[in-house]
Amino acid sequence: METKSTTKAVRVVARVRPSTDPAVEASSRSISVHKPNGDESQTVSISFGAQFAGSKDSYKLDYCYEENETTGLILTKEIKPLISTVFEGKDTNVIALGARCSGKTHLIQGSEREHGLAVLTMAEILSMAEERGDSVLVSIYEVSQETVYDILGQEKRVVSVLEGAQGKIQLKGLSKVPVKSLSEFQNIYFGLKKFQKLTSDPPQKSHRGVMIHVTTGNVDSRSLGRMNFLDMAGYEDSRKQNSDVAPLEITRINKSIYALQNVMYALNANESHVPYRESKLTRMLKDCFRGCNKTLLITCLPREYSQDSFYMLNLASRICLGGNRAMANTTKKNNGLARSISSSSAAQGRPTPLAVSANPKKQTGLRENVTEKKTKIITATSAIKGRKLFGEANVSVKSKVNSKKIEGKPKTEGKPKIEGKPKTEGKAKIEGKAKTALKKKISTTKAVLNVHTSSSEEEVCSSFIVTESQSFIVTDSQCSVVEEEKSTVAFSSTAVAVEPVTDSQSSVVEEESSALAFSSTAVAVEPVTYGEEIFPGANSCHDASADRAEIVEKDDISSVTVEDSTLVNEGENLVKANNSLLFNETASPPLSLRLQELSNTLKSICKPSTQFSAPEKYQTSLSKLHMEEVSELSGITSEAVHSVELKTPEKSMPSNIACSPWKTFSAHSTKLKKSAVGEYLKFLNTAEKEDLKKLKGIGEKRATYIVELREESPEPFKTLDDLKDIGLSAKQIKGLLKKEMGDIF
Ligand SMILES: Nc1ncnc2c1ncn2[C@@H]1O[C@H](COP(=O)(O)OP(=O)(O)OP(=O)(O)O)[C@@H](O)[C@H]1O
Repeated sequence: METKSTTKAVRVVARVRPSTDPAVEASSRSISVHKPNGDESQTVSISFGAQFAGSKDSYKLDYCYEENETTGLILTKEIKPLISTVFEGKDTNVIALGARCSGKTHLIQGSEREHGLAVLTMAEILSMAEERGDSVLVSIYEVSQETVYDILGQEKRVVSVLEGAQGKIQLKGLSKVPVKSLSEFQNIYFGLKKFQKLTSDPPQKSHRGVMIHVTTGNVDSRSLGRMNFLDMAGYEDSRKQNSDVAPLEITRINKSIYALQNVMYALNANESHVPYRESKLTRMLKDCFRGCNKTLLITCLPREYSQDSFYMLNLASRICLGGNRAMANTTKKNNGLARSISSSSAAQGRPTPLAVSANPKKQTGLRENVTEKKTKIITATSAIKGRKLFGEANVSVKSKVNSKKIEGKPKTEGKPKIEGKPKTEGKAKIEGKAKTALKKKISTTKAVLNVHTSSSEEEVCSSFIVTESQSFIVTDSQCSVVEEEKSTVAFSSTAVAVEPVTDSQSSVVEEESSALAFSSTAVAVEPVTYGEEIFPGANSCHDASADRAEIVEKDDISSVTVEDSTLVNEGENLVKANNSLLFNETASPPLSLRLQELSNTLKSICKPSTQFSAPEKYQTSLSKLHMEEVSELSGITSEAVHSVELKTPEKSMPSNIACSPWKTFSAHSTKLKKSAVGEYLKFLNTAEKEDLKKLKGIGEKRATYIVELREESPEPFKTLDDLKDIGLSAKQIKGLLKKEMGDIF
């Protein structure tokens, strides 16, 4: 009895672990599995008892193995069909994930008495290899704290995950040990525990992987396929008080679980972008996941209800649904917003990881939002949609044309209002602080407000960038939104950038009272500086659970009443106009010029009397107008505004540093170095291929590879270390930079 072949990249099943405590009352053995066609069911529904808050709904998975079904049956039904593909040259993956103590290790490794899937599979592979005259090798590794360790060597040693010129992953330092018999494998596999106990490492949660390699002929021959078994560390809510694991460690583990789930979702939903780079684990297994390779995801569920298991089931169901939807409509590609998750119960109301990037570094500042990344400057349509999404949560958005703007009068009275529900304290706080920030004219031109509300019921994280000016257009809402029943809104946003509109433009949209309804118990609004992580609430968002959820198409989101449709059109036109201005004039200026700008900035800092102006060619019309407006509002000279605009915003220099010329100089040099590196990376992330080739050390091959990397991940180079992905050593990277920077002076 073998499972039906499926075209889905990821098959999602569950495995129910029997209750380990016989004293547990029958009522708490709450899981119930509905198989409409018995063992032949294509989809099954799993639910917990109605007595558990928010868990009355059922979740669909591809199949569920109950406690009376053996590991051998899972092997026969699920894994045997995959084994043959390994001999055809494909990679396959079997991943066990779930809450802590849900039976993952028991399922994958088992015990010497009761074999787990990896051992049973190895027996099958060994016998097939023997028949065919092929060889089998094994690697065993652990991933903890974003580091991969080889645990087959004499001592635990770090494995480097390198990406070759063709994008192929190389695991440098991962041992491959030939295996000839099952007992040999068992000695290796079960011997690991002893090895672990001998080490003085503090106990850490980790993911453990067993990679079985099949090669044609002898062990040194060409590799055929690989079979990966992954025993993921257990998910656990980091807010638990009684855990024996440190909250930071839990958060880290959960983040990598989310990253894996995001990859599984993207693969199953056939998305064009798969976020492999969000964790070391997914990055190292990229080659095993992609293409037509198959993955079996087994969600381990203890029979007793637990919030953590419930959450894992919820996410597994979503991955499964994504696959069904992709199969039903293969032509329709998902994008970021389409991945928004709608959760219809308010049982927990936390944003889900599928909507949240596992990489908090991705949060970006205003400069990047507005001037650099075309992908982050969204169209008016999505800006308007962003409002609609807010509107879903009882948000009232009123806008009107501001004729004053067209006449070019200085703006003094309008202020952005961010209002909560009348009952919340957050409303007053947000409004009050926004006003204060505006009055104080933070950073001369912009006030950045970071909004993070959190409660046991919902968490809201977002950043707002607000200008002093009275007129606003929302230009970036690259946010995934989780909608809740009961009028709660939970969203994770990189930035909602609000840009000033200038008099020369034909129409202006003013947010007269754009209100975000936060049904929260605590709201904190803090001004933050650009250089810092704008999104401190990201982690708490990651650590989220949600009740019943379904994937919605972005167009499925029901809209709010837009009070003035002409206004919306004007808003769209205006943002389009702005964007075109931005794009046309800022397209990939040569790096040397941008570095030159930085150098000039440094000079202008060192000599306050010499005002700096960026080369006319690289000023956008919008930025010029912006500067003029700012200068009009603040009374400072437009040259000074240029200077403010072009330098990387940072905290002001402490006075004790300023009083020593050497310290001042060295602080500025460090700043320049940081900025130059930043510019260099930005250039790599954005420049056209031909421009890339102008860099020293970047030829046709590397430029092509960089462009390919960018197709996979919009911003592949976040640190200089990422240049190793294009085959450069640390020494080469340093050499390149030296050459590039040396030319400026
Ligand atoms: N199918 C099963 N039958 C009997 N006992 C089981 C089964 N699955 C798990 N157990 C028992 O449950 C306990 C926890 O199992 P296991 O260690 O596999 O959980 P885990 O999910 O790997 O835990 P962690 O999250 O800490 O890695 C063990 O004592 C194991 O023997």
